[in-house]
Amino acid sequence: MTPLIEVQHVNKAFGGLQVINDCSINVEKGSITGMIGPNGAGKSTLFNLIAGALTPDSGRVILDGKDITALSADQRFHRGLLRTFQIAHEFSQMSALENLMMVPPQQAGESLFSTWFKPGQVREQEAEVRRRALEVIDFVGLHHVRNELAGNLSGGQKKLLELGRTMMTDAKVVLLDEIAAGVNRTLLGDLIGNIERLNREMGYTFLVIEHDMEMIARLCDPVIVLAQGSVMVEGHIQDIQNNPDVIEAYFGTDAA
Ligand SMILES: Nc1ncnc2c1ncn2[C@@H]1O[C@H](COP(=O)(O)OP(=O)(O)OP(=O)(O)O)[C@@H](O)[C@H]1O
Repeated sequence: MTPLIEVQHVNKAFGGLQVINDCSINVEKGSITGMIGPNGAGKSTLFNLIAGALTPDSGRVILDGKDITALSADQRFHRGLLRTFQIAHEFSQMSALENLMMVPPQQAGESLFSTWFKPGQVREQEAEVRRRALEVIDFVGLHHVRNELAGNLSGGQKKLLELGRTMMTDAKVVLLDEIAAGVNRTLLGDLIGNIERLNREMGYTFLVIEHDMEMIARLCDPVIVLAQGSVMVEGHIQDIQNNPDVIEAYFGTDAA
C-alpha cells in the first residue's frame, strides 16, 4: 500500500503545553481512515498541521511522496489536499449552485488579461464549470435546492454542499472534520453513501475526524486512536472498540 499522507515524528506545543507528541501516522491511498480520541487528544491540532493551518515545531508532513511541511494551506490545496469548511458567511448569500461554481481556482474569467483577449475561451470555461457544478449537485442529491441560498439550507444539506465543493477540484485527499455533527440520520446516510462513492468510484482518499462512532464504524478502516498527542493504537474498528487501553483512555481506569 502507498501512503498518500505521511506524518513523521511531528511535535507541536502551545506555550508550555505539548499537544502533539512525536506523532507519526500514514493515510493509505484509497483508504477512508478514521481518527478518534478523547477530548483534547490533539485531533484538530493534527488536522491543522496536515492541512497547513499550523506549522509543526519539528517533524515532517509528506503528501504523495513530497515534503509539504513548508507549504501554506493554499499551496497544499492546489496540490489536492482539501479540507471541508463551513460555508463562509459571504457564500451564504449565493445559491447552492453558485457556491459550487465559485470553487475552481484560477478561473480564466477572473483574469483581466484573458477576459480582454480571449472572451470565447472564458465563456467556454464558464459553461464547463456550470456543467460540472450541475453534475456535482446531482451527485450530492441537492438538485432540488440548487437555486436556494446556501444560508437557507439545513445543516445536513450544507454538509452535502461542502462535500460537493471538494468535488469541483482535483482532490487527492479530503480531510473531513466532524461532518456528522448536527446532521439528521437520513441526511447522514446520504453523506456516508456519497463519501463511499467518491472513494470507490472517483478514487478519493479521506481522513475523517469524528465523534459519531456509528459513522466511524460504517465508514472507516483503519481507525487511528489518538491520545495525548500520539497514536495509541490503529486498526479495524471492532478491535479498537474492544481494546482495553482505548476503553481506559475514553472512560478512565474503572471502565477497563
Ligand atoms: N491555539 C491553541 N492555543 C493553545 N492551546 C491550544 C490551541 N489549540 C488547541 N489547544 C489545546 O491543545 C489541546 C488539544 O486540542 P485539540 O483541539 O487538538 O484536541 P481534539 O482532540 O481535537 O479535542 P476535541 O475532541 O475536544 O475537539 C487542548 O488542550 C487544547 O486546549
